[in-house]
Amino acid sequence: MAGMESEQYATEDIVELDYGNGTAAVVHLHGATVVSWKFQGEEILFCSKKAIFDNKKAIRGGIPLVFPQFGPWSLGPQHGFARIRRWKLVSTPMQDSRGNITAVFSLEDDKRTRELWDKKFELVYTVCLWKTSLELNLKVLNRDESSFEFTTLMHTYFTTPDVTKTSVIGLKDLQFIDKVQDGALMTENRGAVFVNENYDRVYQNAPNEIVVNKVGTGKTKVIIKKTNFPDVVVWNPWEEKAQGMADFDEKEYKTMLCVEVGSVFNQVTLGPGEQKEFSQIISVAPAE
Ligand SMILES: O=P(O)(O)OC[C@H]1O[C@H](O)[C@H](O)[C@@H](O)[C@@H]1O
Repeated sequence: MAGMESEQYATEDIVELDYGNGTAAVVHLHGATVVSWKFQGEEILFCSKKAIFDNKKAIRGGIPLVFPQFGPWSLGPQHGFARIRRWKLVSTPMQDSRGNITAVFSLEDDKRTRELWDKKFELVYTVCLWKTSLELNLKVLNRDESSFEFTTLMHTYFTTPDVTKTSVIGLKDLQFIDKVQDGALMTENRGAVFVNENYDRVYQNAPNEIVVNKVGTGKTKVIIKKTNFPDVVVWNPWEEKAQGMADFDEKEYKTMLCVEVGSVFNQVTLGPGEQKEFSQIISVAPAE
């Protein structure tokens, strides 16, 4: 399969969108996690060589989906349950006349989710691979008789040959919560954000276009266009936190950066029967 390198995935666990010419995406049904996106043979996403594919633990890399809670959760596991449930493939990859390939996945409440979070819901996740971009759309539907609240995020791990050369552009003048400094509220004054330390910041009300320069082989940038995701989290565990992570090699912090679009600072409320869509389109272009 064009997009696959790891022998770790079982064939029945993955869905591949193959555009041809080395452009392909691989989605793991555990969490509907996009684990690989190659553009003309160049891997854009990071997935740890120690990632565990046991259909239990969240996958360390790719694009895990966070729902219904970003961060620690009093009712259940960190970042909620969406990334650790098996999703249904509701529409197998289909190619349209322009060559774009779309697959659709869904997750509904069941006994296990209701034990943690007693709400009836449906998530519909549409993954569309274009020639130079990956379009991800998450629809949240409230199937309950009462309103519910949630936070959600696409936890994208980008790969890079050298994280100290990678930068995030578009965050200047934004307020952020520094989770490494007990949630201190600060303002970003850099036009290009470089990461050289244990870094965990939640930027609020970011513009709808963010650039991550020097990802993949380092000769590529990605342009992220987001809709209904006001916030952007930038995360790298760096050496000290990496050492405490069993599913992450202690040197891998040098070769990844998470730039995560989300709606996390404020809860989203959906009334009975209501729905809301959240999306990001990640496009590749030559680095700046
Ligand atoms: O280890 P995980 O549960 O996958 O979380 C990984 C990271 O996710 C986000 O980026 C959070 O802001 C971090 O605080 C957290 O450490």
